[in-house]
Amino acid sequence: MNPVKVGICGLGTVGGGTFNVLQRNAQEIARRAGREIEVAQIAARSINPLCQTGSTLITDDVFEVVNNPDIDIVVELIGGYTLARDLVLKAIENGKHVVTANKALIAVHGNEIFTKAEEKGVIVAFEASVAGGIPVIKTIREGLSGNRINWVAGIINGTGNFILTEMREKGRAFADVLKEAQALGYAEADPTFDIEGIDAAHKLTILASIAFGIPLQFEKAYTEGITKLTSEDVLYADALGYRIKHLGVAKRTPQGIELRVHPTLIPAERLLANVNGVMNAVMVNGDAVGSTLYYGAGAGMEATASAVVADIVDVVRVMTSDPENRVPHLAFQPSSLSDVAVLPIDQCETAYYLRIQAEDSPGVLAQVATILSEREINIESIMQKELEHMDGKIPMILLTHKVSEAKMNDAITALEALEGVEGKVVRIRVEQLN
Ligand SMILES: NC(=O)C1=CN([C@@H]2O[C@H](COP(=O)(O)OP(=O)(O)OC[C@H]3O[C@@H](n4cnc5c(N)ncnc54)[C@H](O)[C@@H]3O)[C@@H](O)[C@H]2O)C=CC1
Ligand SMILES: N[C@@H](CC=O)C(=O)O
Ligand code: NA
Repeated sequence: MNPVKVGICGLGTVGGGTFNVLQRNAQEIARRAGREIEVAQIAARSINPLCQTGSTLITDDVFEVVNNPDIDIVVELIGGYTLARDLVLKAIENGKHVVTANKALIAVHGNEIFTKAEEKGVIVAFEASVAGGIPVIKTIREGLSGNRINWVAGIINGTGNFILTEMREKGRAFADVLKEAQALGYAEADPTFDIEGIDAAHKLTILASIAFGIPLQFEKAYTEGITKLTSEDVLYADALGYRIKHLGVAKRTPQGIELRVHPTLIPAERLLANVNGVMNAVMVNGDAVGSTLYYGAGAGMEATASAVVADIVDVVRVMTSDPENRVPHLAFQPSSLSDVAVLPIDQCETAYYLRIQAEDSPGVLAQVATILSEREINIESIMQKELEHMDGKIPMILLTHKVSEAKMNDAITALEALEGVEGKVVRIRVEQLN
């Protein structure tokens, strides 16, 4: 049988890794796919120096690949929303299958792309778009298809986790670690996507869709990054027996679906709290299986290529099958997606860590306690402990029980208005993950 012809658009970190893995493991991959896979054409403006492209045909025009009648599968690895969308839609129109690592594209334009793909009977595979090399999309979509999924919570940005780990363990400066993450190829073209939580929100949007059977709704995700975290809070969290991780949480509640990305205190003994560096981990809780955890490299050249190549193999295995019998793009049959509401953040409920810079007098503590109890916010614990280098200014650290964000916002406004409270109250959400 003739080889399946693949055209790769983008030959940077992920494209370069994909090319190398396809060459190095060509025989193993062909034994698995049942056909040889040939990279017949590449479009790229720059080539990762670690990629050995040899004599493969290279152009800088992605549409040459997309319109090349010999190509069966287009692999989109250029990133971004605009050109990537145009080229993917054109590839679909031309009847080609698509593999992409582009979470921004899927989270924002996925509904349109999958509708077009279903009309044309082609596959758009996107395993590398969430948690890099961890096959978490396949796991939720296929391995957990017997479950009603209750929640998904994960560390899904490698750059952010790398930064938090290096800052906590080695005391390194934020900007310095970010530069290293960029040099290692982990960061997005615009690294504010990583540090402001946008990349994690793209990925969480995708996870929520395949977990709950809802359309992609990136615009409804609550997004908070790691740029406002201070070493003080990291140290207080440690002292309380917690770690701060940047988490994406998608949770089914009786009122609707919570979809939120933010720094989170997690009990230090949880496996997720011990996921460090560029590693990612996703916990999925299903009604039948209980809690499950998937761990691995969330970014990087070959780890991400592992997921891209697995998608190519999947496509090769099923490309001649009846489209009706394939695994649906968003796990649920397109006609069975549900319109259950995604909740605004003020209707979400979590426990909280609060750091209040208060005058050290019993009167202030009583006022703080009154403000919280008037809003039915129960205090789990209070700590007033001086850490090193704090010049005797000891904040009040509170852990609360679960409460709605709306009530907590109201309480924080009242706390900040107290005469004995200085400046802003720091609030970080807490998840027990059990
Ligand atoms: N770097 C990583 O670890 C991961 C990246 N991703 C996603 O993979 C995609 C690619 O990311 P990277 O490989 O890191 O990016 P990169 O910046 O290393 O590579 C991009 C490639 O696309 C080419 N390109 C960009 N615009 C082009 C244009 N207009 N015409 C022709 N070629 C063009 C560049 O020349 C380069 O070869 C993005 O969607 C990213 O979000 C997903 C998982 C992990
Ligand atoms: N920039 C992303 C790359 C993988 O998706 C990350 O750091 O996780
Ligand atoms: Na993945």
